[in-house]
Order: sequence, then structure tokens, then C-alpha cells
Amino acid sequence: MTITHISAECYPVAKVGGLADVVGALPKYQNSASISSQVIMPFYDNKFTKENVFSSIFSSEILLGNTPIEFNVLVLKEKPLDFDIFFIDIPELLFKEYVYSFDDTERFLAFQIAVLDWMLSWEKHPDIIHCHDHHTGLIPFMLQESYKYETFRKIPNILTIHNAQYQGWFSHSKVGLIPPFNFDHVGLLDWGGTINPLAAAIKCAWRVTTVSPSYMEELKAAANGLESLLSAESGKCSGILNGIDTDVWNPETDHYIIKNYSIKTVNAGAEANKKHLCDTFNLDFNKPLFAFIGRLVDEKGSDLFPEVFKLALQNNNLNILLLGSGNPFVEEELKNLKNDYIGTYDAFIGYDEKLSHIIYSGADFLLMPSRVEPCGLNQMYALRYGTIPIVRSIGGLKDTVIDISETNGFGICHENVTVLEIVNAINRGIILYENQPEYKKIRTSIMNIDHSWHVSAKEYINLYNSIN
Ligand SMILES: Nc1ncnc2c1ncn2[C@@H]1O[C@H](COP(=O)(O)OP(=O)(O)O[C@H]2O[C@H](CO)[C@@H](O)[C@H](O)[C@H]2O)[C@@H](O)[C@H]1O
Repeated sequence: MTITHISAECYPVAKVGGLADVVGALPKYQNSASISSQVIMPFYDNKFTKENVFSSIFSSEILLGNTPIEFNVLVLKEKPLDFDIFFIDIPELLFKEYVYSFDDTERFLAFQIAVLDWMLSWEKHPDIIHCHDHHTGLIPFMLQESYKYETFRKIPNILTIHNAQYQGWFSHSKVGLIPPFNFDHVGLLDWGGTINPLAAAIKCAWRVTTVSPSYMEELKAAANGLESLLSAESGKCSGILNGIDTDVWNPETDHYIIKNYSIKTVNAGAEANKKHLCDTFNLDFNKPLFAFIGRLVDEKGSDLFPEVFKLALQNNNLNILLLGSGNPFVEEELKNLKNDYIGTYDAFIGYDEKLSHIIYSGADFLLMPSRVEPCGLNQMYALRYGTIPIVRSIGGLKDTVIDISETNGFGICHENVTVLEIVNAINRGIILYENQPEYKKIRTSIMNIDHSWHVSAKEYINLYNSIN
């Protein structure tokens, strides 16, 4: 069986967040489960494309409305990944230093049209087309409705929703950019008076998955406007928990971290990484280190961080280290806080893959007070590196973290996203840290939890089999 994944991000080529991690890992695990899985993504102007050599295997031109636009399909000439990957190169639209920006409608529409135009030239169609998030959400619609792609009508396609907050909305005035289709069906594109690519995909895809079972249920009550649509389509929807790439995220071999370690050597290993963080960010090695890694957006609860950090740091009995970027007001406040808590607090505003790995290995606790968390990968990385997650019980966090007050519990959970509940959860972490034998016992036990892709990759294969 051949699966074609289509995505805006894929690790290690281009990563903004968790979407890249999933699309960079799932195909690899699917290949090892004896199906053939490949990825098609845009060709961006970034570190990966600068450092690698590519060759062109196809050239043509698409029509975006009435405008002809040239595109190439590129492949890696050397250093292949663990799965086949194809790049859609549209120099004037996609070849930018960023993945997402203000002009995404034209960029991702051109990408999706180029993917399908190129597929028209294939001798054999894929058995399944697997689309990820709204950037590829018009593909299920075009497969079903566009005259040009009539030969694809019988190809089963799947949409995976990694985050329903973002839907790719654009005005009906741009409908002419979509290749001609039966206009009686234009309603399939619409949700709430605008063209909504995520809604169109939910309506047209053969199956819809979310990245955890709990998130699937929660979306019926809170989906940024799509609640009733998801309830109506629930018969074809299911939640499959993400896995993690245990080759990339392995404290025994991770080349980013300062000292590698296994379950047996975690105490010395994690401490060496903590020492490095404390030296680099002027923190106090003798106090527990609480960290956050991620996008500074309201979904992650980051608007509360300045107040949370002030309250938590006032007793001078912990360190906090943050790595992230996003809302400029929050960034500014987090930077300003540095002056007030020298020696126990620091924030690195920006994106740094290496630093993120060192933090997963060197922090004592990882904070995830998310308002919305479709799956969350960070808590699973933390577990694998022996760092205790402190999470709000929602979405995938609810599916992967059990509070220490429960039987076999190993994390700290809170119900609501309020300053007081987050600070209270941090205080529970401090109490746990003071009981070093118990803290170390949990640290070792969490490293044994298996969140590798093996189980979830099989669930996807079962789903593919059910529609193929
Ligand atoms: N500043 C920074 N520097 C370095 N690394 C950084 C970083 N900011 C984030 N990262 C990395 O990006 C990834 C974030 O993954 P998440 O799953 O937590 O979030 P995201 O919300 O992007 O993904 C969405 O898709 C994924 C995948 O389905 C879901 O798990 C999730 O719930 C959903 O919101 C992790 O690998 C993390 O280390």
C-alpha cells in the first residue's frame, strides 16, 4: 500500500511546531511496518535547503485563477531521509525564509494545485492521500469536486487535524483561484460565510482523525466554530494518539545534549545537563528547575506566564527557564522579568532545536498549562528524558499524564488554566523534589513509558485498510 502524506512542515526539513515532528516520524514507522509512505511538502528557503543538494524530476505550470505559475518537483540528490520526500518548488510563492505568513492563501493553494497537477502525471496513483491540517485542506475538496482531477475521485483520502484553532479562512472573492468545479457544490467550501479549508476538508475527506482521542471529544464542544460540523461528521472521525520518534528523541544517543544517559545513569546524566543549563542561564543548580518550551500563544496558557512566574519565584525556592516565541507583548514581559529574578529565572526568546533537547534532559519539571492541546509532544519527550511533566488535564495531555496522587501516577495535573492553579501545581512539584528518593523513583519509571510510534502507526494502517 502506498501512502502519500501532504504537509506544510516536516522534520528535519522545516519545523515550526509539532506538525513537523509527526510528519517527519510517522512515514518512517509506516515504512518499517511494510507499507510505502512518502511526503510531499513545499520547498522553502531555509537551513535545510541551503545545506542539501536537490535535483528536479518534474516541471510544469499551474493556473492560479488565470495566472500561470511555474513549478518544479525536487528530490534530495544525496543524504536521503528514512522515507521518500518530494518538494514542490514555486520560487515566487513558496521559496521564502518563513513557513507561514500573511500570504498563505495563495501560497498553500498554489502548493496544493501543484501537488495534484503533478500527480496527474504519475503512472500509478497512491492508495491513500493523507492530508495534514488546513494548509492541505482543499485537497479533499478538489479531489471530489474539481473537473481537472476527476481521475482521482476514487482515491481514499484522510485529513488529520493537528490543531483546529487554525482553519485557513479566506474570502469568497478568491474562489476563482480554485480549479473549476461544479458551482452548485460551492457550499462545501463555506463555513460561517467565508471559505474555510479546514471545514471543507472535514466535509469532503473520507476519514478525519485528530491527534488524540480526548481532543476528538473536546472538539465537539470547542472547535473554534466547527463544533456542530464535527458533531455532524463524527461517524467518520476518530482520535489516534501521536507517538514520538524514539530515534531522534533518545537520551542515550541524542547528539544535541551535553551528556548522554540511560535509565541506569539518569541521575548523573540529567544532572550534567542541568549543570550546563544553570551555568549558561545563571540559574541555581541546587533548586528545582521548571521549564517551558513552545509557542507563546494563548492556547499554551503563555499569557499567564508573567503573573505565574512572579508569584512562583517570590519564595526564591525554584528556577524557571523558558524557551519560546510568539505574542510580542508576552515576549516583552518575559524579557523584562529577567531583571527582577537574576539567578533563578531566564527566558530565551526564539527558536532553538538544540537548546530544546538540552532543556528536556536537564530540567526537573516541564510546564504545559495549555488551554487547548490536541496531543502535545513535549510531555512525551520530557517523559523519555526523565523530566516530570506538569500539565493541565486536557486533550492529549489528559491521555498521557497521570497525576502522582493516583495509582501509578507520575506527573502533576491541574484542571483549570488560572494563575493560582498553575502556581499550586508548581508548588506540588517543589514538594516532590524535596523528597529526592520519591522524585528519583518517578524519574526512572517515566523513562520506561513507551510512546514510540509503533502502536499508533498500526492504528493508522488499520484505518487505511478500512477505506482502501
Ligand atoms: N522555541 C522553540 N525552540 C525549539 N523547539 C521548539 C520551540 N517551540 C516549540 N518547539 C518544539 O516544537 C514541538 C512542539 O510540539 P507540540 O506538539 O507541543 O506543539 P504544537 O502546538 O506546535 O503542535 C500541534 O500539533 C502537534 C502534532 O500533532 C500536537 O501534538 C499539538 O498538540 C498541536 O498543538 C516540540 O518538538 C518542541 O520541542
